Amino acid sequence: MKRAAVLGAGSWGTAFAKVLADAGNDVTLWARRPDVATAIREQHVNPDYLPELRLPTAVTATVDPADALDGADLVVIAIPSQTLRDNLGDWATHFTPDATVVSLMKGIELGTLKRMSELIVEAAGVEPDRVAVVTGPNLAAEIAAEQPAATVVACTDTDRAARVQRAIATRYLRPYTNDDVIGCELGGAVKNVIALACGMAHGMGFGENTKATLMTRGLAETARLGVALGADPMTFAGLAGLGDLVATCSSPLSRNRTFGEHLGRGESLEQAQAATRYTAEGVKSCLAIRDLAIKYGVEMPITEQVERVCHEGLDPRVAVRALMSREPKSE
Ligand SMILES: NC(=O)c1ccc[n+]([C@@H]2O[C@H](COP(=O)([O-])OP(=O)(O)OC[C@H]3O[C@@H](n4cnc5c(N)ncnc54)[C@H](O)[C@@H]3O)[C@@H](O)[C@H]2O)c1
Ligand SMILES: O=P(O)(O)OC[C@H](O)CO
Repeated sequence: MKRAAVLGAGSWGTAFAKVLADAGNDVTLWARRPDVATAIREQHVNPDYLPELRLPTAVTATVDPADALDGADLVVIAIPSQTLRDNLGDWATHFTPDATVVSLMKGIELGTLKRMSELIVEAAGVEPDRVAVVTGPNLAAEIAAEQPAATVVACTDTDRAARVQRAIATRYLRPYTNDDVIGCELGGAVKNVIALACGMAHGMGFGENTKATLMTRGLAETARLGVALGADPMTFAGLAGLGDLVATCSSPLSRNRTFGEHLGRGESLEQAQAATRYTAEGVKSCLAIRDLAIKYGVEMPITEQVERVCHEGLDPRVAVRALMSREPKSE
């Protein structure tokens, strides 16, 4: 049995704590708010996120990161990507030597354009081969309901990846390993941007042809960026690429797709933010991904248009016209 700390008691942190407990680990969730920590500890529910989920008794909670991290061999982080750097300073001093630090986050840091695993290495001083990424078609509510799914554990240290794989395997979650951390993280971050585009398409009343086109061409631009950054192109055909893209772009449970729907119906960024409560990572990450594309000289036309709709007030219908009138190309 392992001791796991899950830092972040939102939708995915809470569902993942259940996965870890069901896989046989002792789990301490770190929550920001005392009332959430108390409810998890005493009633085994998180009233703010996935309130219908009854957590196993092997899950406890605290607001003190030192308590959560005490003796943890697995440190799992599930907070919004843009808040990671600020939190790592507080947390890193409590990391157990040789603990594996697992990122569940799917975003790119604004300004530095770093992936979350890079940020953990840089800001927490953790060696790169101690950082793993868990990513795949894993909508939190479906995992919490024990609907069967697979996921990927990406780590440059293949033995460590296999240890994390064993530590999170349950009857409803089947983890695969992969040593392509760059590709797995990019797949997770960029699919959120493509899900925003699919949501916009849905909000504008377009059907499956439009969404399939966005998913397919979205995957093409994701793979182009990935290859420029050193990823294995095959990763994008796997769970962290195609798998997560399809789940997120197709599901009304996706916060990114839902956010896009609001924009597609003609709402402003502020109206969409007011109507949605949970983290939609693509809204901020589209800026960083657009900047990465510019930096590496990669064409990412869908990402470019999503950024314009989200941050420059472009009408999504004008974005569609821009995409459809690009110069003809071969596939
Ligand atoms: N929800 C999913 O289905 C899912 C699945 C896979 C990956 N992810 C990824 O997991 C990460 C977390 O997403 P989530 O779904 O749990 O989000 P969420 O919106 O459900 O919860 C966010 C959590 O982070 C906390 N938080 C917010 N601001 C913070 C700050 N400044 N410092 C510390 N904590 C803060 C909130 O209190 C909350 O507990 C994201 O990167 C997301 O892309 C989510
Ligand atoms: O709800 P979303 O849009 O953040 O997507 C959730 C997960 O990343 C799906 O794998």
